[in-house]
Amino acid sequence: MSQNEPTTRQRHDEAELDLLDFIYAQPNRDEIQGSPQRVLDLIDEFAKSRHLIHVGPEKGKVVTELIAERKPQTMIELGGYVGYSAILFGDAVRRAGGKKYYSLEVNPEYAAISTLLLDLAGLRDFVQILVGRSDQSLNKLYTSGEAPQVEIMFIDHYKPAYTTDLKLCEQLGMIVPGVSVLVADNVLYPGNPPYLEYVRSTVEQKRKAAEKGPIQTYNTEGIPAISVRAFLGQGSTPLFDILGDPNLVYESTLNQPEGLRDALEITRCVGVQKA
Ligand SMILES: C[S@@+](CC[C@H](N)C(=O)[O-])C[C@H]1O[C@@H](n2cnc3c(N)ncnc32)[C@H](O)[C@@H]1O
Repeated sequence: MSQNEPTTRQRHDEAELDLLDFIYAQPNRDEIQGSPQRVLDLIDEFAKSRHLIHVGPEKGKVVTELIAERKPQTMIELGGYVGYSAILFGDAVRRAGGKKYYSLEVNPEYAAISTLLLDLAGLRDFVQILVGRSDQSLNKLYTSGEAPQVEIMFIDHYKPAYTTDLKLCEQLGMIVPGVSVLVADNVLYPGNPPYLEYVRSTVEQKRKAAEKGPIQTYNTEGIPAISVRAFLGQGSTPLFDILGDPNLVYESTLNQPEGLRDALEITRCVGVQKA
């Protein structure tokens, strides 16, 4: 039996549960307890032989540098998966003097794995996992007063929901000039043309598009079919009427770490253009 195979179950089909077995079977668990880096290293080691969909160290470094520069009090991620980004970025926010990291995850099984890995990393109290759809959780974070503003938001979930969830934050008033920075993963691979087009468009272009009225469906144009089918599934729709705020001005740049086919899109809200 190889080191990465399950030890306590007969299932062989789910890499995420095997990851949990692999990490909790480590003989030196006492040394790993409380060390975010050791947990991250084990996830990266496991991912050399099994397919995981975590952000990884190269793109992760870009985000931790941004966290060190901006020093957010809170950070939100859309798509928590097994907790890799929550451990990496939650630890960075805590070290930068922040108060809370919100990890939004629709799949309760992934959230359970993430909880156990965050516990091992010593971040269980700092990272709050919200289980449910991101649009519902974002609305809850805003209306409860827990996160009235987006400081840094890492977007890494259902590809067609990147744009609608950003627009939901805009219409709630969570996107604030000089404060809010959005970091979107997988914009080149698998790719997210509607999101890139939106954050790179001018206020005039956005106002024109907004004349058509609220959006009730996801724009999937140019997003690979496999991403459209994943997670929420084909035919799903946003829970809210999506209006956005076309008057917000963004500066948006692609950040592609050397040797990677994928990249992050980093978008800063820099102003509001009055009519
Ligand atoms: C690419 S993975 C996230 C990887 C994670 N950020 C990391 O780097 O470790 C995408 C995750 O988003 C979750 N997801 C997809 N659509 C979602 C939605 N609408 N709301 C919340 N979570 C969602 C999936 O269940 C999956 O766990």
